[in-house]
Parts: sequence; C-alpha cells; structure tokens
Amino acid sequence: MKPVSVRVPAKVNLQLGVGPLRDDGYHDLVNVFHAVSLFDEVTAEPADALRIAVEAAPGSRVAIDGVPTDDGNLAARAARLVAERLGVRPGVALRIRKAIPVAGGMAGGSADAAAALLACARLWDDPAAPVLAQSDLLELGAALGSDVPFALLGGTAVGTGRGERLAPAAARGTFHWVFATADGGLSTPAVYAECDRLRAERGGDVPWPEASAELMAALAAGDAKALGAALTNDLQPAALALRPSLRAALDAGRALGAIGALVSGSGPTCAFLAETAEHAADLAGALDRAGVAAQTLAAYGPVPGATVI
Ligand SMILES: C[C@](O)(CO)[C@H](O)COP(=O)(O)OP(=O)(O)OC[C@H]1O[C@@H](n2ccc(N)nc2=O)[C@H](O)[C@@H]1O
Ligand SMILES: Nc1ncnc2c1ncn2[C@@H]1O[C@H](COP(=O)(O)OP(=O)(O)OP(=O)(O)O)[C@@H](O)[C@H]1O
Repeated sequence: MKPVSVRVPAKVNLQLGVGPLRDDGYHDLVNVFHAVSLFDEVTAEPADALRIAVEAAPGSRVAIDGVPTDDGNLAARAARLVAERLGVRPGVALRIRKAIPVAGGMAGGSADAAAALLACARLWDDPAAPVLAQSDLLELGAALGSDVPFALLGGTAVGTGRGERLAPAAARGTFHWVFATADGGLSTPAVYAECDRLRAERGGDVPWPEASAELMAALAAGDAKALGAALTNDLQPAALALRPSLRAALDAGRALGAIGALVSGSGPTCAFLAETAEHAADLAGALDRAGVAAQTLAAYGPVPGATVI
C-alpha cells in the first residue's frame, strides 16, 4: 500500500452567532465557515501500530510544542474511528505537517482530523466498492468535533446545530485575508464559558442566532467591502476579555486600512479582510511593523476542503 497524503485548509468564521447554552454543554450556532489557503498536510502510511509525528510545514514558523503525539491528537482518534468502522487494525503512521496556527481559532486540530479520516479511508477502504461514502466521513467527523465536517467540505458554508450541520453558501470570487497570530493559544471551552459568564452578568435572554442577510448578500455578490462591514463574532467579547491585547491588534488592522477585522472563532488569531492580494501583502507588512502580532500570514478564500494530493 502506497502512502496517502491529504492537504486540508484552515477556517475563519465570517459570522459566529452563538445561541443559548444547551443541556449537553454545547451552544446552537449560526456559523458561517470560510476555508482559507493555510494548509496542514497529513500523510498516512501503513505501519505495525498507530504512530503520530508532528512537524512544522516547510517554511512555516508554527509552534508545534502543544500538539499531542499520542491519542490526544485528534488525527489519531480519527484513524481509530475509520479502522473501527472498516473492521481493520489501526496500523498507520500519520505524519502531520502543520502550517495552521495551533489553538489559534482556525480549527487546525479539526483540519488534521478531517485529513486523517480521508487518508485512512483511502488507505483501508475498498476502492471498487467503498464502505465509507462522503456522508459517512462527515458523520465520523461530527463525532470528533464540531468543526471537523467543515474541514472535509471546505468552500464557504453555513453550519447550524453545534456547527456540524452544513449547507454550502453561495459565494462569488476570491477574498483576500491577513491573519495575525498571537503567542499562546486560547482554549475553545474556556472562551465559550467566558461568553456565557459575560451574558449572565449582563442579564436578559440570549436571542436565537440568525444568518445575517447582509453577509449572505455580500458573499453572493463577491463584494469584499460589504463583507468586511458584515463580519461578526459573538465570541469576540469573550476572547477580548481573556486576552485584552487583541484589541490593539484589531485597532491597528482597521487603522492600517483593513476593510473588515475580527477575532477568528475562539481566537486569539485576528482576521483582517483586504481589498486585493496586493492590499493583503501591504497590510501584512504594515501589521508586522506595528508589532501587534506574533506573525502575520496572508491567505485567500474560499478553497476546497480536505483533498488527496
Ligand atoms: C469556535 C469554533 O471553532 C467556531 O467554528 C467552534 O464552535 C468550536 O469547534 P470545535 O473546536 O470543533 O469544538 P468541539 O471540540 O466540538 O467542542 C469543544 C468545546 O467547545 C464548546 N462548544 C463547541 C461548539 C459549540 N457549538 N458549542 C460549544 O459550547 C463546548 O464547551 C465544547 O466542549
Ligand atoms: N492535530 C492537532 N493539531 C493541533 N492541536 C491538536 C491536534 N490534536 C489535538 N490538539 C489539541 O487541541 C488543542 C486545540 O488545537 P487547535 O489547533 O485545533 O485549536 P483551534 O484552532 O483553536 O480550534 P478551533 O478553531 O476548532 O476551536 C491544542 O492545544 C492541542 O492540545
């Protein structure tokens, strides 16, 4: 059996509408996912047992210290799920090359899980009569994490439920982004908990989230300025409360001409929308010089989800 390599993108949330806390500890969302051109790569090769190796992708300065190389790695759990479903032994060496910031709010772990699902299915399933269809992989992905199904699908899509129920969104053209990473990650459960705490402090009912009509129209028209004005993230106040320094990064990006600025998902990475690829390159340079980010990364979206290469 030959090794299988899968390339998988990061995401930014264009709208993250967070509803009330559910009994199961999750929140109902309106989550407009957008896949961007920062890619992790996962290679799966037959081995005597399940092994994980993690490295920074060539040319990437991503800090991989916090990434587990045991069953704590979401990619390992993905491989076990596929093996279990296909009734095979999980004998696979997974090599993960990371370019997606770790614990950055860009779903890097979820991306690796999606890539491992696809790579292991390709390695172990019968190509002539596959047991696992795309819908099965989406279901296995949802069992691993709320962001995993989108990493399989890619593009631009609206997630409801806890974010795992996906409908592709009409989107035209390409949008250009700059991502400003921060030193040290934020824990997703901690950011949701801080959101609940801030809401309880404020009092009143939490409204049911609705997809923004302005955002969906901007996407369908490929109108970057309108998209920039319509970006929202209900987790942003919580991320800013836990990491006050992010406010300076957002303010700097806006002052330097970003047409939209927000915290990406649960943070701490901040996302800035630019008008063109050149504008994104200039903005990345200016943000670097302003010293408000650990690193700046220019990228574009939408891009496809997990893909065998
Ligand atoms: C912030 C986002 O990245 C935006 O796309 C996601 O909502 C988080 O997705 P994820 O990292 O895949 O999260 P999961 O692994 O499913 O859940 C981790 C934790 O985040 C919180 N969580 C997650 C999703 C959701 N709809 N409501 C939640 O409250 C819960 O505390 C949960 O225990
Ligand atoms: N393959 C993986 N890559 C990165 N982190 C992983 C991986 N598997 C497990 N983890 C663990 O998950 C934690 C969160 O990592 P991840 O990079 O997925 O965060 P995130 O991008 O903020 O996630 P999200 O945007 O989905 O909330 C890490 O600190 C690490 O302990």
